[in-house]
Amino acid sequence: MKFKSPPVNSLSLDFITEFCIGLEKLENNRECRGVIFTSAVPNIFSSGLDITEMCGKSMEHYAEFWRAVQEMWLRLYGSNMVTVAAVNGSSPAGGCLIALTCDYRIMVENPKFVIGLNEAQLGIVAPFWFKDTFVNTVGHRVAERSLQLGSLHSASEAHRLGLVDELVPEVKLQEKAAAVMAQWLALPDHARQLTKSMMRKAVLDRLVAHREEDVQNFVNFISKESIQKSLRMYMEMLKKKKR
Ligand SMILES: CCCC/C=C\CC(=O)SCCNC(=O)CCNC(=O)[C@H](O)C(C)(C)COP(=O)(O)OP(=O)(O)OC[C@H]1O[C@@H](n2cnc3c(N)ncnc32)[C@H](O)[C@@H]1OP(=O)(O)O
Repeated sequence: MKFKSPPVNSLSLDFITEFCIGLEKLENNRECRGVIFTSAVPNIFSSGLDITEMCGKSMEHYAEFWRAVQEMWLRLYGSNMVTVAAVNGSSPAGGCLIALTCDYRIMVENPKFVIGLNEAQLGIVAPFWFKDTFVNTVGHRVAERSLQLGSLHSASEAHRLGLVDELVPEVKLQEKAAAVMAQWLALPDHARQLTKSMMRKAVLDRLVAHREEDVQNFVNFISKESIQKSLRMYMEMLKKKKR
């Protein structure tokens, strides 16, 4: 699945809806046993949640948007397919979450590309299921430090921390992703799927059990004037950076 929503593959409601529909189609296709996620936008895997969906909108819109974000994560983290992220660009916040939610992450070894859960830098807080996914990948200590600081890690640092599994030159990315996929698909599906479910079930169940509470938390948090102000300032900063 190639993300193609220029300029930065931000995860808008439309993007997330299409992502979920595409994933469901693949999940229901018995011929399809694995998916590689990558980007068709140069230098960007995904810039994370579309900030404009969380700024200046109604409470109803925030709730609808957050349910879609939850749905995307539930489907991807709970997927029966082998999922490989071929990260060919920067991947902050929600973009990093997509990579973390896959079974395996390969990143292009470009020192300009960054990845991480930088929510704290925007004055917002990653919800417990982002945190759980991160902890399950890199361990508690690395996740705690990285989340509190809202760190964006270079590709080589992300590799050192275990946030990504492998680094490759850009030209080798697709070949490597295909080789990893072949390795994972060589196992019997039922054994791999049951093992995956055993490893991820507690974290998935936790969100399912608290889904509406999590929506309400998000809506209450994001609609606070102080948070809206932080997001507006962040968007301004992004725009100024260009001038
Ligand atoms: C309780 C809440 C929990 C929420 C959980 C998760 C939150 C998130 O995912 S929030 C999103 C966090 N994302 C970021 O912090 C990334 C911000 N973007 C960047 O750092 C850079 O844009 C990036 C490195 C991705 C790419 O840099 P450039 O190639 O130099 O592009 P520009 O910065 O010029 O951006 C082009 C254009 O896109 C707009 N943009 C960028 N990111 C987003 C985004 N996430 N949402 C909406 N819009 C975004 C940027 O403002 C530019 O717009 P224009 O100026 O109008 O062209």
